[in-house]
Amino acid sequence: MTDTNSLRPALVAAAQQLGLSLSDSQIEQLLAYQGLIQKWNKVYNLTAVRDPQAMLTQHLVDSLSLLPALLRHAEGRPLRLMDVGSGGGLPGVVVAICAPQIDVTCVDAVAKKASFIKQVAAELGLKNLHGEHSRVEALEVPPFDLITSRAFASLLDFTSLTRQHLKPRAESGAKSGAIWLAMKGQHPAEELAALPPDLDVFHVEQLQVPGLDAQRCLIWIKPRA
Ligand SMILES: C[S@@+](CC[C@H](N)C(=O)[O-])C[C@H]1O[C@@H](n2cnc3c(N)ncnc32)[C@H](O)[C@@H]1O
Repeated sequence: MTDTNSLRPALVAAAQQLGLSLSDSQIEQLLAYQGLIQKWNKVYNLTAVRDPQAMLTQHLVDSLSLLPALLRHAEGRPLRLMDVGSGGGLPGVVVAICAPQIDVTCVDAVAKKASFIKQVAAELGLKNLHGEHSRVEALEVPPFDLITSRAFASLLDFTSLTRQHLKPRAESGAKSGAIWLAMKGQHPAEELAALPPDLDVFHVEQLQVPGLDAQRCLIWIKPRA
């Protein structure tokens, strides 16, 4: 596996800044995951970012910034999460490593990317990580408590393409019912305005990504009761 040891201090510092208490083995798994991305990037076409330090900040730490909100929401419950348009597994693989009680399914329309997720799950021994090759709108799987996306589509496409995959409120383990969580850059005012009235954007949360001088936010959405 590609050596990512030199990235450890920056990763540990970023996790601390985010208030995450990750175990040594979770740090090892995150570094091993980045090692797999670096090793297989050319074969699987996972990211245009090649520099390891930039990859750590722009992909792994950026995805890690979702974790405090996600853990707060999960409150230790064993939830099922779909990460749609997951590509090389961002943020899905990072969630699977850092929140073992969350069962993560990464969905991508490109076969090679879903194969990479399966390979990561096998190599890192992540039983709570699954890869599905499908366009999300054609996928047939049991519904989820949470659906995430990062750099996938407009909020309208994200919610309309995945709506059938949200658990009905009565079946969801979460107090608020099943929800969408979209990772976005700048506050997406136009995309928010385009959402239909039967969706409730109940929180827009600013995210701080350690080492990244860029705007990030998290959009929390649920169907209106
Ligand atoms: C820009 S990439 C983002 C990948 C990853 N989430 C990230 O942040 O690096 C968008 C991904 O969405 C996938 N995709 C696009 N339309 C899709 C669909 N309808 N169903 C599933 N995946 C889709 C593409 O194959 C691509 O891998």
